[in-house]
Amino acid sequence: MSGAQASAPARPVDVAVGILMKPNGDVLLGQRPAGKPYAGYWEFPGGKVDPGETILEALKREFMEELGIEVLSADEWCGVEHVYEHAHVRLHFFISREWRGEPQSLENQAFAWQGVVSVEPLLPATIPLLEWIHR
Ligand SMILES: Nc1nc2c([nH]c(=O)n2[C@@H]2O[C@H](COP(=O)(O)OP(=O)(O)OP(=O)(O)O)[C@@H](O)[C@H]2O)c(=O)[nH]1
Repeated sequence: MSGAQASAPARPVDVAVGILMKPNGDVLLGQRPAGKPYAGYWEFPGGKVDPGETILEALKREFMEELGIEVLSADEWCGVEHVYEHAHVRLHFFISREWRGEPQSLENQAFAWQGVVSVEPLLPATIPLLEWIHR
């Protein structure tokens, strides 16, 4: 047997994920763009933490890059680890109710504010979060 394995890397990659929440409870979801794993699946905005960055810094950077908004405050909510065939991720979910600017699609992604989430399919690791949010 050769040593080469097709399994995902053992060490998880940290990902900062933000749930923008309006006063009425609506949350913003984005659709993964073509060319990325799970293209077309819906997720909360965010992305991988760069070396030397804190998770909150990564969250703020991703929201500026993807949506052109400044996150003014965000509360760490929960962490979820998931092993995909393409990656082992450690997702750090934040809830933000305070931001400056109107979200715009700067990276050709579709976005949708959702009360009861009805877009699909959703990224597998994100599905349980939607149940927890509405509690
Ligand atoms: N943003 C985000 N990523 C999620 C969620 N749920 C989930 O499993 N992920 C996973 O977390 C990882 C995020 O990586 P990404 O590829 O979107 O991040 P990025 O924009 O920094 O990527 P790149 O710079 O490599 O293109 C993906 O493996 C994605 O499948 C979610 O709700 N939001």
